[in-house]
Amino acid sequence: MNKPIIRGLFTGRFQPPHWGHVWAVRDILREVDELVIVIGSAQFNYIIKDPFTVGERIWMLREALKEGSIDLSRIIIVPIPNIENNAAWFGHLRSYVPPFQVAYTGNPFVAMLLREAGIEVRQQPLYDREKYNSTRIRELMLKDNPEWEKLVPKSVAEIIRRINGIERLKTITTGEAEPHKW
Ligand SMILES: Nc1ncnc2c1ncn2[C@@H]1O[C@H](COP(=O)(O)OP(=O)(O)OP(=O)(O)O)[C@@H](O)[C@H]1O
Ligand SMILES: NC(=O)c1ccc[n+]([C@@H]2O[C@H](COP(=O)(O)O)[C@@H](O)[C@H]2O)c1
Repeated sequence: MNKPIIRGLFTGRFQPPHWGHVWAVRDILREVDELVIVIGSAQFNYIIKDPFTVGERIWMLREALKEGSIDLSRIIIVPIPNIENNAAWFGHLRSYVPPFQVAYTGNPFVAMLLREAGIEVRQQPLYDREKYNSTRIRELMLKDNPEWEKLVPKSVAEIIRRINGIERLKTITTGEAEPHKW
């Protein structure tokens, strides 16, 4: 009988993916055979905190991981929409992903929900969180500060350009893209 594989879980919104995410995945793959990467808040897009669609995030994340020389055959990307009932979130999550033995997160709220469901939670190394975080990247983009490009893989910056991501972010921020009621 083959040795059972260890599958890990890593959650994020990836708005957009940055080098911190790629290095975290690289580190986690030293401890597990396969990694399920959950793209949370999957139903949200075109809002300040979540400007990119989940399809765009899948595209960016795959390219980012490739650029970081991550073996994609060990990665399973699963988009999951949020639900209102936090206490029911673990059951919701479990219905979307293959079985996993250990979860990695730097988010204390997510860690609490997973631990309460009996899941082993580990903290992957964090790389310069002050600098490598998506909120800061979105802020730099809005200020037309080109520093953001150093924080993401080149392929991610290229996709953001192709989809006019900065223009989108600016339009959302000025309120011009408020959803119409129809
Ligand atoms: N610099 C980093 N180094 C390692 N892991 C990171 C880093 N930044 C985020 N992570 C991990 O990624 C997951 C969160 O993903 P998420 O997409 O929310 O990133 P974020 O940069 O915190 O985004 P935002 O600022 O939009 O909330 C957490 O588990 C977190 O620990
Ligand atoms: N009730 C819910 O749907 C629920 C609960 C906890 C986390 N989540 C999602 O999981 C993801 C966690 O990622 P972060 O580590 O980036 O916070 C986010 O998209 C978050 O919205 C959803």
